[in-house]
Amino acid sequence: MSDFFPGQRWISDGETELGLGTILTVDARSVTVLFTASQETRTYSVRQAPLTRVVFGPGDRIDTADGYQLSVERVEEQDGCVIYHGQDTDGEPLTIGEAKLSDSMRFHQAQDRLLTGQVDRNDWFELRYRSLHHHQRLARSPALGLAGPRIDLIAHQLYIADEVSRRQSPRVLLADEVGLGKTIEAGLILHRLLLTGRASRALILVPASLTHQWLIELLRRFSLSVTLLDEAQSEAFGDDNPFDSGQCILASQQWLFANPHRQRQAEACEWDLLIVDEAHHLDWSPQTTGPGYACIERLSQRIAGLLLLTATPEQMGLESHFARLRLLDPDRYHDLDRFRAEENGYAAVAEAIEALARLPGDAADRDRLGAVIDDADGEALAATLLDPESDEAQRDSARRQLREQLLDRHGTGRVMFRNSRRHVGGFPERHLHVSELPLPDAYRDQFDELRDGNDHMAAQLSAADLGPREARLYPEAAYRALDDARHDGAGDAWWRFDSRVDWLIERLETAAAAHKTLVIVHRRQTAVELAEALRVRAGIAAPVFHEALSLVERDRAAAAFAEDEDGCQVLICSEIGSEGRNFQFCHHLVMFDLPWHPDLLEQRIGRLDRIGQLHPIDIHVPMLSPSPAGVLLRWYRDGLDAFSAPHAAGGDVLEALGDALLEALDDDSSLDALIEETRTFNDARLAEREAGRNRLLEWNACRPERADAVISAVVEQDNDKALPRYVDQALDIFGVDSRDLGNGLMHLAPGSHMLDSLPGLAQGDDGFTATYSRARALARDDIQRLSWEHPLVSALLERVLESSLGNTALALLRHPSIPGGRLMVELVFRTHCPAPKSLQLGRFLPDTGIRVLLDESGTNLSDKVTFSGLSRNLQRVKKGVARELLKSRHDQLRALLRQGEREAERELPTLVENAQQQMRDTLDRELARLKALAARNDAIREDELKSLADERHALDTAIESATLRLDAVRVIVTVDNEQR
Ligand SMILES: Nc1ncnc2c1ncn2[C@@H]1O[C@H](COP(=O)(O)OP(=O)(O)OP(=O)(O)O)[C@@H](O)[C@H]1O
Repeated sequence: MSDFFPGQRWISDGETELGLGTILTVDARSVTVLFTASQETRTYSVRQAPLTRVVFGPGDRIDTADGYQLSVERVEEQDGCVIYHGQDTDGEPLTIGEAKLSDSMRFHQAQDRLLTGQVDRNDWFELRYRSLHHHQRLARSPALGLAGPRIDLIAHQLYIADEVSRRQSPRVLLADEVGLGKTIEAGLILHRLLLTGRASRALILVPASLTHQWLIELLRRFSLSVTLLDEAQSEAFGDDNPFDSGQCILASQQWLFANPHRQRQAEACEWDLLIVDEAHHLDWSPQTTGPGYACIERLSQRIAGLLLLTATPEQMGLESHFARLRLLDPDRYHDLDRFRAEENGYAAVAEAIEALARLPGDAADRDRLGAVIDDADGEALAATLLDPESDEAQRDSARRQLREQLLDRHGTGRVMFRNSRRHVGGFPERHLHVSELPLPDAYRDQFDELRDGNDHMAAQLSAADLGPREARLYPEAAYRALDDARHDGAGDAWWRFDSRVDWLIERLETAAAAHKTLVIVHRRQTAVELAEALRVRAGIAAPVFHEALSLVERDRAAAAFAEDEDGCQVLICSEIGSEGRNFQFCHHLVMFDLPWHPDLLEQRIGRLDRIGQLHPIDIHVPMLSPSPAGVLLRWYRDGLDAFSAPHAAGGDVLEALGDALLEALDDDSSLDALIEETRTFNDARLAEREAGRNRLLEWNACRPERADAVISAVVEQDNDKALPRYVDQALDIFGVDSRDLGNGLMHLAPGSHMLDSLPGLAQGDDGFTATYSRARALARDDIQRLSWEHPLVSALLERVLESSLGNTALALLRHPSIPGGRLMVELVFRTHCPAPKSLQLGRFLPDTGIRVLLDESGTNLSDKVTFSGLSRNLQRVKKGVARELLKSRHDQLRALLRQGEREAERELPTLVENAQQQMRDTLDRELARLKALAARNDAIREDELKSLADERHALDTAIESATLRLDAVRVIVTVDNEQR
């Protein structure tokens, strides 16, 4: 006789997405089912209907068609159908017939799926269990967000990224010397904030010349796809706000700063982080505010996180440095004079820190320390350090803590990070080659007239935007301007007689100079004309790179230069156009002229002298002699020693002696004295800085112990053997084809039965080549590096954990010592703790699995039989057989599920307590540190303290509310050895 009765509820085994079906009619041969939610009707043979009866039991919660939820207490059968008795969510009694169950009820939860006979493959269940395990392990890793990017593990960068991204809404100045990796640091910070949910939207503003470089670095190194916005694209959005078109928006500063309408649109959006590259260009003085500065100031008042990047924070002097700090924290940096005065106190702190290594012992060192310690905490540590009873371990610990405290509490260390080449080490040597060249007559006459104070000429030059300094240092520009004024530009082009052009052509044509050469020229027009000169006079194709080119033109020029084989031998760049660009694949730099500011000189060399440079840098200066530029060259070389390495005090020296230097351009009779004075001033200023601020900055910019800890955590993940195992299994299950290419490489491509499209692997894509090796991925841009943070791997983890994939399974266990016909259940419970993503609860209580293994009698075997041990001995069962087995053991399974829940619940309080303890330890420590800091160091913002305290409270409440849910269940049936 048929089991079917009209009105009963069943689900389709093969098409669960149809929802809950109702039997419409039954006869001797066929049964017809209506799936109301999907408006489908199906007729099946009674004998082979792929249907499973849906019957709930006491304790189950079910949705009714009227939108109630019923908690079942009793089940009654009437005329082949079921009536459920129980309570609604308000505790009111409720009774419904099964016909009144919600049609769209879905069976995603493990228990529902199991009891309705939906079982997945065993390997899916295993993948799910492993996904949960790895997810919870990784969420707590100190490497989280820093392990995935394709970068070399460089200590100072990882330290900064770790330190900054831990903070509530970080606001810092990344001011490492040129080419030490500020972009990488900003990328790491952004990557970690996005991955951990601390940030979800970022606005990145960079000079137009760097937009593409940023786009590519973020994609290649960090797998972050950002939206590059310009005016043409913005217009396509019509009235909609184009800044809402992506999670991370990258845009050119020049475009935004010139466009008040777009600025208002940017301000109207919600952002968590603002990144501003080459931030020294933002003009500010107590009297005036430039448009770029004003734009960033308005944005920075609305956006909690702010990263300003500049290699030359003091390029425009201390005042301009102050201007950037003021953007980061206007409350702290509101008084320029006070800021100046503070700097004087840094030497005493630096001395005290150095004294720590020598203590205890010397009375003078004790005094040095005593002079800067002014709280009970510090005094207690100092007492331990000085106590003759203390052992070496205690002293070391006190020393370390005191050092941390002092560094934390004094100076700009919290808001500014500046690493120097000297400190980081490993950079190539620099060699200066000066070629003295004859001064053309036309220039000689010009210089003479300038020196004689020809007013008419000065007026003509000034009309062409050439001040006295520019007219002397860039004679070709002055010549062009005067020629325009005199002959309407009909005279000879300057490059026909300028001996620097002859020199350059000869250099480029000689075999010895067959390597790539970067030529930097101060003025844009000169750069363009120099390229023309090379083409016309020598047939040399030299792409030009300057600020007025379109993005595409600029990138085309840089790409032509970068290409290995067919690329151009030379690239001509203007000063501003080349700033921030990566040209470390070349090691010959020609300075066609010289910039006035030492920071610009360093910026030029920094194009080549960057991380990744493998050769000594050859700096060539073709020098017209005699000329004002020759004076400047001597001043740079003999006074500042500016070509051999960066010297932080160059800006200060120029500020003090700039007027004298300007005079010397015309009359070098006192140049020797000026050079001497420059040296003395420079040495004194450097010594002063070394004694104070620079040392504090340096120590603050990288704390090796912390950096080492982060690097170890990253390396541990790099070497994690579980990753390839997990990825292999997941790719196989998701239907991705993986082909071993040898040499640690593999090619991944969408398989014909791929379950779902995955990042980089949509159906029809060619796929990509990947490796687990950091070194291999760094050596080749075209290979992706698989890590736990790679978008594909993250997507695999997420897809498994956010779907029902593998949350039920049934397997057979054949074991000589276990009799057949017994039932076991392996239950995996998962903590559930709703909290905003930005709280980053996962640091303390990520979704955590609790595994419970019960035998038929309810005995807990979890500790005796491990997951892997059991998995190894299990065998598959056909789905149909599994379903029948489950049907026949419904009641027993229900009882075991409840028992399992009780067992898991017993473990929850310990889990919660541990998580709370860990959270309190971490946040209380941080809070105490911030409070202590705030008492002395105004760099700690009031809102930072408050938001940390709020965060602690919110985390405490969230962890407290943790509950458990059944995430997955596997039924295991034992079979006798001879049974099949
Ligand atoms: N950890 C790293 N691994 C691999 N490459 C790196 C790393 N750090 C920096 N680089 C490379 O070194 C070069 C300089 O780095 P980056 O552009 O971040 O420096 P920067 O300090 O921003 O430079 P600038 O002062 O010119 O703006 C880039 O080509 C970058 O890709």
